[in-house]
Amino acid sequence: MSVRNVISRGMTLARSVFQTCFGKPAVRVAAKVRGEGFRVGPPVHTVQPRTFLPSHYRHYRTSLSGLAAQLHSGSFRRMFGSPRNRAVFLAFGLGVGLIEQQLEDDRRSTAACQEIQALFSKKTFQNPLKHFTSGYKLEDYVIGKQIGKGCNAAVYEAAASFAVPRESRTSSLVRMKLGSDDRQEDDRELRNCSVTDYPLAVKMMWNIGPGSSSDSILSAMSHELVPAGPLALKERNGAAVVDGYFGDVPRRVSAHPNVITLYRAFTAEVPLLPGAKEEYPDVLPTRLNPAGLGRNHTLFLVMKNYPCTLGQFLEDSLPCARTGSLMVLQLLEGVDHLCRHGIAHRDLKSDNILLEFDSGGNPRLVITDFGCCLAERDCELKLPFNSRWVNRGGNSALMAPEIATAIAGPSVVIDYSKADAWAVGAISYEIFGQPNPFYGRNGLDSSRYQEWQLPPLPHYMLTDTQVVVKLLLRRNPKKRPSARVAANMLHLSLWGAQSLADRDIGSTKEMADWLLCRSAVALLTDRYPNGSTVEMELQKSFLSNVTLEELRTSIAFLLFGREKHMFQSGFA
Ligand SMILES: Nc1ncnc2c1ncn2[C@@H]1O[C@H](COP(=O)(O)OP(=O)(O)OP(=O)(O)O)[C@@H](O)[C@H]1O
Repeated sequence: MSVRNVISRGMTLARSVFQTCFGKPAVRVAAKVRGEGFRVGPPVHTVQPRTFLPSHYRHYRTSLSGLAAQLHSGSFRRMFGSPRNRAVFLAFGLGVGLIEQQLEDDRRSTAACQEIQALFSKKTFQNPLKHFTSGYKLEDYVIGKQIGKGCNAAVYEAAASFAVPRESRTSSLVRMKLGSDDRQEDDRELRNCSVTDYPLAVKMMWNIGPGSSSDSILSAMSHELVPAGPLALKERNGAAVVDGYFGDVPRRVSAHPNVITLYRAFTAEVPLLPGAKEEYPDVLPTRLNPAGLGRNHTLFLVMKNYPCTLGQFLEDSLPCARTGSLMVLQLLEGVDHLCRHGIAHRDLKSDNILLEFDSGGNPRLVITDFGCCLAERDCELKLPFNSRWVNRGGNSALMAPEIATAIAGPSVVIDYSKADAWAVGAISYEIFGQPNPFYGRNGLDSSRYQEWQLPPLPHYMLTDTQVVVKLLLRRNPKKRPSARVAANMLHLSLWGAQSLADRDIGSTKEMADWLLCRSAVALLTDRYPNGSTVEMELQKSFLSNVTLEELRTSIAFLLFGREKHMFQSGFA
C-alpha cells in the first residue's frame, strides 16, 4: 500500500471518528478500525443525529478511551513500527482530540446556559401590592359594577385606598387600537375608564357547599388559591391562614407575567352586590333571598382588573401574524410555568384568559380561574384514575385526547404534563380568527379526531407558528412537544435564530452564543424599540428556563415540521 493510501486511510478514520461525534452511526468507526487490523470491542451505540446529547459524548469518550487502550496494547505495539499504523494512530489521535474539544465546548456552553438561567430566574416578576399589609376584609374595598360571571362566581370591579397599582394605570390607559365600530370604541373606552378607576377585581365565589366555616370553604375552594401571591393569605408559621383556619392549600404557583396573581384572599359574609338578585338569586343565602341555596359566608379573591377576556377581544379583533404568534407564545410560557410547579390548569379556554395591553399596545395574556386545576401536593401532574367518578377537569371540548380517552381502572394514571399545551393548540385557531375546531355541533371530538381532519390554518400565519400549532394538536403526547419545547420553537422563529434553526443541528456552542446575545439584549433594555414590554417579558421567561437539550429538541421539532410541510396535510 502506498504512503499516500495509508495517510488517506488514516484521515478517513479520523473523519469517521469525527463524524461519529456529530451523530453518524458509530458502528462505522468500529468497522474502519477493524479494517485496519485492530481488534476492537463491540461497536459503540448508533446515535441518530437529532437525538445527539451531551451524555452521548461522554459515552463516546469512554468507548474511544477503550479503543485507545487497545491501540497501546501488545498487538498494536508490534505493528506500531509501520508507517501505515503510525499514520492511522495519529489520525485516530486527531479524532479523539476533536472529541475532547467538542466535550470542552459542550461543558462551557452548558455552564454559560446555566449562568444565563440563574441570572434571569433571579429577576422574578413582582407583585405590585407586596408591601401593603391591609386588604384582608371586604370593608377595605369599594365595590363597583359586575364585570363577569361564571358557573361558580361573580366578579366585580373594586378599588381600595391601599392599592392603586401604577402598572395597571399605565396599561389600562392605553386605548385599544383595534376595531372601527364607533359604539364598540365607546364601550371599550368606558371599560378602560372603569379599569382605571377600579384597578382591582373581586371574585366572589358562590358557596352552595356543605358549610359556612372557613374550614369547609377552604376545603371546597382551595384550588382557587393556587395563584395566590406571597401576601394574599395571612400566614402563620409557614401555613396559610384564612380567618384563623390553617388551611391545607394545594401547590401554589409563583408570580409570572402570564399567570394571574391573587393579591388577597379572605372569607366574609356574602353581601348584596349590584345585580345579585337579578343575576344569581339562587346562590344567595336565605338572609338575602328566602329561596336561595347559598351559605352565609364565602371566599373572596382580589386580583388586578383586566379590560377584557381573550374571547371578548377576539370577538372584533384579528391580531396580525406576529402579534398572534406572540399571544400563542405567552400562553405556552404561562402553561410551562404551571407545569414546572406541578400544576395542570385543565380548563383553558378563551374565557379563562384575561387580556390587557402593554405600553406599546401589545396584548398581554394572563391565565386565570384555577377552580378545576390539578395541583395536589403529591401528584406531579399525574392523576390516579381508578374510578369513573374521578374528576378529569373542566372543559370537555378542550380535553386532550389522552385525557378524553382514558378508561378508569385499578392502576390507571392520567398524565397531564402535555394536556394544557394541547388546549393552547386548539385556542390558537381562535387567536388567528378561525372557529375552534373542537367547538360546536359539527366540531371535532377530541377523543376521536384524526390529525388530517384538523382544518387548515390561515395562510397569513407564520409558517413556524402553523407548525407549532399542528404539533401541539398531535394525538400522541409522546409526539407532541411540551409547552416549553413549543415555546422555544416560537422563540427561535420570532427572534432571529433563523441561522440556527436552518442548519441541520446548530452546535452547542452556536446555541450558547445565540443565548448570550439574547441575554445581552434582555439585560440592556426594558422594552423593545416598538415599546413592547410583553416581548421583553417573554425573552426573560425564555432565558430563565432554557436548557441546551430542550433547545436542541425544539430545533429538531421545528426542522421536522418544516421539512414535511405537515402543516398542510396533518401530522399522521
Ligand atoms: N381579574 C379580572 N378582571 C376582569 N374580568 C374578570 C377578572 N376575573 C374574571 N373576570 C370576568 O369574570 C368572568 C368569570 O370569571 P371566572 O371564569 O373566574 O369565574 P368562574 O365562575 O370560576 O368561571 P367558570 O364558569 O369558568 O368556572 C370571566 O370570564 C371574566 O369575564
